[in-house]
Amino acid sequence: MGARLVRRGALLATTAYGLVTLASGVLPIVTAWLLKVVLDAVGSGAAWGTVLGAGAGLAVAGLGTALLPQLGAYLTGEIGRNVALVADDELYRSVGRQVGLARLEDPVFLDRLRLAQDAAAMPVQLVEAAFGLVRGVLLVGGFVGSLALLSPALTGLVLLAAVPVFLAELALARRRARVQWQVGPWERTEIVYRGLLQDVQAAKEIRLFGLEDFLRGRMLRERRRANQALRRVDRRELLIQGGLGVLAAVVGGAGLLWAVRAAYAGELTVGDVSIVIAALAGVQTGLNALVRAVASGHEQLLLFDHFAVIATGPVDLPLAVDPAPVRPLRRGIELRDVWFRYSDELPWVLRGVDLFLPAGQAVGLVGLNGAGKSTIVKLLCRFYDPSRGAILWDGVDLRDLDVAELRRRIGAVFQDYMAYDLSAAENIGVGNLAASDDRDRLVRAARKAGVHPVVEALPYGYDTLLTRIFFGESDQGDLQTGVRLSGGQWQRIALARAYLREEHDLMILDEPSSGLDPDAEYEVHNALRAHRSGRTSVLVSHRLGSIRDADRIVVLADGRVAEQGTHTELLAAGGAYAELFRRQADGYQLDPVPEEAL
Ligand SMILES: Nc1ncnc2c1ncn2[C@@H]1O[C@H](COP(=O)(O)OP(=O)(O)OP(=O)(O)O)[C@@H](O)[C@H]1O
Repeated sequence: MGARLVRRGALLATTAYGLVTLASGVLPIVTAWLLKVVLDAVGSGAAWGTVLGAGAGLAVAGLGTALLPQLGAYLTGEIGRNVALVADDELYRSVGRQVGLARLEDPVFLDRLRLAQDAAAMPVQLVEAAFGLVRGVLLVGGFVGSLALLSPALTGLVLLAAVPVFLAELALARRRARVQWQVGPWERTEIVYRGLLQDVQAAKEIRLFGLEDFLRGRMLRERRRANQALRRVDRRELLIQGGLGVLAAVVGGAGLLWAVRAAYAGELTVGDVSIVIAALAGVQTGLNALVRAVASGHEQLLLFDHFAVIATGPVDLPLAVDPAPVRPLRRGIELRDVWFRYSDELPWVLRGVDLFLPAGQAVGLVGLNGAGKSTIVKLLCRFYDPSRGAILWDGVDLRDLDVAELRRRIGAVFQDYMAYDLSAAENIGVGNLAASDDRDRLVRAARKAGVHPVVEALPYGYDTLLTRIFFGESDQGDLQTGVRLSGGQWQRIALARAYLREEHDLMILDEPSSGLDPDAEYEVHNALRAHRSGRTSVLVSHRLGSIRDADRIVVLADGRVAEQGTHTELLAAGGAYAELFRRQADGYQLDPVPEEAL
């Protein structure tokens, strides 16, 4: 998989890096031999031409030694940038492939996703490790060969000393990968606290309740926990690598003493001594590079596993092999004995809901906080599948339909609708990307939602950015841009977004008027009524007045449908709805104005 990313992202740069690596693996050996030739030529009084030739070769090799690392650094940067782009593309494609919401609520998935993001930058390290391996083999091979010519015993000693180094580095790499997984949740929690400390929305409560020290303390606590684990592995590394360094120094020192003694006894020339010194250093460096490359490659592969699991993992909800086309809604949507809980260890939210949403009618969903209204809305959009039972679109199970097609037929304003850091036009346009460039349609949707006058009056009208987090491309530094809307204005933008899907079959409005002032609510409701006439809609609201004219009102309690009927029928029945309605009506009754005040 890593190789595929490299091939897709940076084939040319990787090939060039391969050549640079080969050259930098061979160059030290060539340099050492040229040096020996120069020294021996000078020592034996050879012809000036020979000395000059070898000297010039040495100078050229020096030039290569100076330039190749810079070129290698540039190329690894280039590989890193390009491959990270491709890897991010693959990673977020696979996150986007998830059908429902459950994965993004699963801490294990989120931990893995974080490591996968880190791993997305890793193929470059894998390339470095792979070529580091090649360079190491070249260096070690060349210098071991050179050393073996002079002393086979010394060569054996050097190679033997490499075995513990190799094993220790592999064990360290495995431990490092384990620790990264272990600190993942702490680092994610730290990011949450860090985000809160930077979030303007959170800042109101943080300032008012004086939560800065509390949240900063929590953030640092998580950092310290992670640091402690990382420090432990660093210390172990220091200890082990320190020991290995001593071992290398002892072997190198012994080799050097042997060479000096042999030269003194006339068994080696000065050039030979220079090559022993270069070979000892070269073999050590080469072996280190080799071992590090293997260990780091091993560690990267362990971490890269997280990337592979996310990029190639299954989607969260089963997809029909041969999905049925989603036809315009004719009869209606049926919830048949729907049971649902968010996960096996959580309590049931829905316990056998039987409900019919007739095509062309408006159904109001009512119930106390936590009754499961929004859960039903999410099930209708197939963000989750029922744990038991089924939801049928004109008799066809939602699980057998093409999910993207199903969603194209649904318009919705969720309770927790989004305020995107985009322009006003884009904030409406995301409701239907196919219509996002059609300004007339955007204006029509905005008018219906009662937000057109507000948007029109913004400094750049529909092109005004509704964020102050960044500037747009055309208005760099212009402080007039980046307007903030009020909660109710945002809600109307979200409504306009839903209206942009003019051809939808099902309109879901989960608390669409909770932030609206009475005038706006009146206006929006009139528009809504006109809009939904003849369309299938589900309205969730605690303001019973706003759903009293729905064709049918469904009261949810204890995870089941407690009662249903028209407003008049439910009032006459004198049940939970009648009680709720009476209490709300009482709440809105104003005290009579005292006569003397008139
Ligand atoms: N993503 C989730 N994971 C786990 N539990 C959840 C999740 N969303 C909702 N719940 C739980 O499911 C129950 C029903 O929640 P739901 O949001 O459907 O209620 P609601 O009727 O829309 O409430 P409200 O009137 O407060 O909006 C609640 O007990 C809630 O804690």
